[in-house]
Amino acid sequence: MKQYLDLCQRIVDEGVWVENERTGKRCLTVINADLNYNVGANEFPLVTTRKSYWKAAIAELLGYLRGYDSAAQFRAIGCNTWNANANENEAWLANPYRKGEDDMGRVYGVQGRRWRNSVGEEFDQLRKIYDNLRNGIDDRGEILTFYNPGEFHMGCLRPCMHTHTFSLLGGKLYLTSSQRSCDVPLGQNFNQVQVFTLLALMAQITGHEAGKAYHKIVNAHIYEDQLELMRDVQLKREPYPAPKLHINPEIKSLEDIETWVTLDDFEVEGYQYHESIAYPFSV
Ligand SMILES: Nc1nc(=O)c2c([nH]1)NC[C@@H]1CN(c3ccc(C(=O)N[C@@H](CCC(=O)O)C(=O)O)cc3)CN21
Ligand SMILES: O=c1ccn([C@H]2C[C@H](O)[C@@H](COP(=O)(O)O)O2)c(=O)[nH]1
Repeated sequence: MKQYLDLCQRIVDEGVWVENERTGKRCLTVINADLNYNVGANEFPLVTTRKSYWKAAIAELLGYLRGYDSAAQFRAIGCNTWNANANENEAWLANPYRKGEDDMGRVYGVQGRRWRNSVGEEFDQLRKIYDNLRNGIDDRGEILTFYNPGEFHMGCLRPCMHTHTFSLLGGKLYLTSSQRSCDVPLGQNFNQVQVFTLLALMAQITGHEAGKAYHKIVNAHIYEDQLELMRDVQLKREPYPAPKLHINPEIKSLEDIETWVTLDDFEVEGYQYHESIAYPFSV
């Protein structure tokens, strides 16, 4: 939690105003942030200085791992975060690749599970990583990337947290996650939950002990209409100790994640938090 608050404070103290054309808003911005989460010690990086909707963040991750491409699929598992980008983003509404209501196009999980090469063959990146890790193999390229510049025009948004690299070392599984753009008041709340949970889940289904997760962010920003709430409300609060995440031990394979896992299979123990803060969201 301290590293999250330090990042917020650093943006407030040292951030530079940048005009963002896509949203038409200014963002107070810093470049480069490194956050680490101790998954082995189960220090769940949940924001405690406001209520965090961690279940929606895990639902979003499950949708990515399943290769979902529709906001309706995300809603069905308890996540509303894609409604606006699928249905209210002007550029996407006018895009001929959009297949209709709720379609997100070839973003995130579609790339992770059905990446397409120049002759139309599909590649399941996650399945390859899972099979290797289960067999104790780290080929130094256990990379799950949602970043496909050739298909940006076929999706509603370029992926923000775009690449997850897994490593096996000394019997433990590690994760390095890379993010190009981060809405720190809203997105980061979700993203740090997702990085932690992705390593915990992958360790569990591949039969390894979890080590640490390293989260590398390039452009970290606060939108102008979020600044006052962050500076004058959230940053004035004292954080509580980190809670713990419990994952149903019956989840034992990638097929389990694909078929029956729900939010009921995740529980948080000891979550103490301050009152919620409704930050404005920019489409
Ligand atoms: N501007 C922007 N920021 C983001 O963080 C973001 C995007 N766009 N577009 C794509 C996804 C969608 N994400 C989102 C979208 C909405 C919330 C949000 O409204 N969170 C609220 C309530 C969550 C709930 O009730 O489930 C929050 O208080 O955290 C968070 C992340 C993250 N990403
Ligand atoms: O997982 C996510 C997804 C999105 N975001 C934020 C970061 C930016 O504020 C917007 C995306 O806008 P771009 O113009 O494509 O950078 O969404 C996030 O923080 N986390």
